[in-house]
Amino acid sequence: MNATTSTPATQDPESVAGDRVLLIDDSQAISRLLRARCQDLAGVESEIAGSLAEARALLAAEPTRFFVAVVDLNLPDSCEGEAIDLAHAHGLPVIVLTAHYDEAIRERMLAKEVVDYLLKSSLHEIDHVATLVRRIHRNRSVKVLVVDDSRSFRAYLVKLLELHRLQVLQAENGREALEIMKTDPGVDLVITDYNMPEMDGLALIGALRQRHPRSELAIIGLSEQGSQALSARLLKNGANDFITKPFLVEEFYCRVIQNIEQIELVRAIRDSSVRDYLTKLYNRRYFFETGETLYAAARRRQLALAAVMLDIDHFKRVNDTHGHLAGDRVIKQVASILADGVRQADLLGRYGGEEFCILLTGIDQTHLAMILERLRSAIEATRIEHDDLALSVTISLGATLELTDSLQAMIDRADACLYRAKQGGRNRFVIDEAAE
Ligand SMILES: Nc1nc2c(ncn2[C@@H]2O[C@H](COP(=O)(O)OP(=O)(O)OP(=O)(O)O)[C@@H](O)[C@H]2O)c(=O)[nH]1
Repeated sequence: MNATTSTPATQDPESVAGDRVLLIDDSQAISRLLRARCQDLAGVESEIAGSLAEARALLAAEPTRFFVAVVDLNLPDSCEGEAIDLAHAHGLPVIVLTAHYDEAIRERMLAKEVVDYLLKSSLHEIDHVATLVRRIHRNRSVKVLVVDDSRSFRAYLVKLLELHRLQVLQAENGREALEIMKTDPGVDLVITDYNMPEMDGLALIGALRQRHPRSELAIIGLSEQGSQALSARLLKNGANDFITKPFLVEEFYCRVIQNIEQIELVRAIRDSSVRDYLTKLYNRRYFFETGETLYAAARRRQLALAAVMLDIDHFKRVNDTHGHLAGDRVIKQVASILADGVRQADLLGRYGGEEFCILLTGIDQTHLAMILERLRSAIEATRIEHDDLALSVTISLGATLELTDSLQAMIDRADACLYRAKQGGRNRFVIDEAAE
């Protein structure tokens, strides 16, 4: 089985860690526009080289700084695409900008294995580049499983996908693919051939759909030309899309990207219904829905469960003194420290305003006190940058380990402790006396 993630042969693994775009273009106007659009649409910073020589110098100075290059085909000191070779030599995927386009350029660009080539003719195309940059940036955390019994064709698909910096897993047939899916639940897209020994693509898609709905896992079926009914059978069996071999590379990429983006869109919609917009923590509704399950399990099996309520001290003053934007910044930073300070298994939510709630499972009083103190001191020690200011805040916390009549009753008890912490002078925690 080839259940390992492959790494592109030409790629220096260090370069994958880069977080900037290298823009190589002699037109300052285009570069500046691109830099702004990459910032707006992809949220990434760029550095500009106006020539091949400048690009060489930038890459020599900081070879691991970048994750993608956007290259003008015609530069003052190069018109044969040497900048593409330079970027490739540093392990960077390349998006090419050309002033004009014809079949010969297309052939050259495909031979050079660039991510895409685009005309720098309009704002629309510039935005297309920025969207591609965002895609490449995100692809580093997208997993694709390629299933094909032909070693050479599999290698070809892997190469195409890795050019876009996707993480790729491989399987020789449907049975192997199912094994991989069991051990690696993070796969976002499966690309499967139809004709394979042991378990063909049709059977694989049927089996995958038992566990993975269309909204969570995209599947693209592949097959040779010939059987028109096959595409319909694969789609009816649960594939999201179908590609006939041989295919145009551009079509392959379009379909792969569309399918990945559909999955991401569904995830984003689902996330927005359970997460708070400002902090990205779970919202109150989700906290209670999931919290009820944790509470019921704790009662049934007599497991320890702690409910914590916490609140930023004198937060109104932050808003009144520095404005609501500064207040929002503080809330976000506190949320981020809380998220770093609890385990994956714990449930953390924004209760409302500047109040947060946590459910911690399998915890005793000593550890609860340690965690509350750790959160309190981490927030007290943090300086929150806003404009030219370094703001600091404290929090007060209340908690209970008493499995009372309901989750809401536990939260109310924790809230009563929070009130006592406020009364006691703030910047402290109080644990329910009944548990002491
Ligand atoms: N910036 C910002 N402010 C918020 C948000 N939600 C609630 N607030 C503000 O948070 C403040 C909470 O103030 P209070 O409830 O008086 O509490 P406090 O000033 O933190 O005082 P203590 O809790 O007693 O320490 C109010 O001014 C709300 O307008 C938000 O999402 N962003």
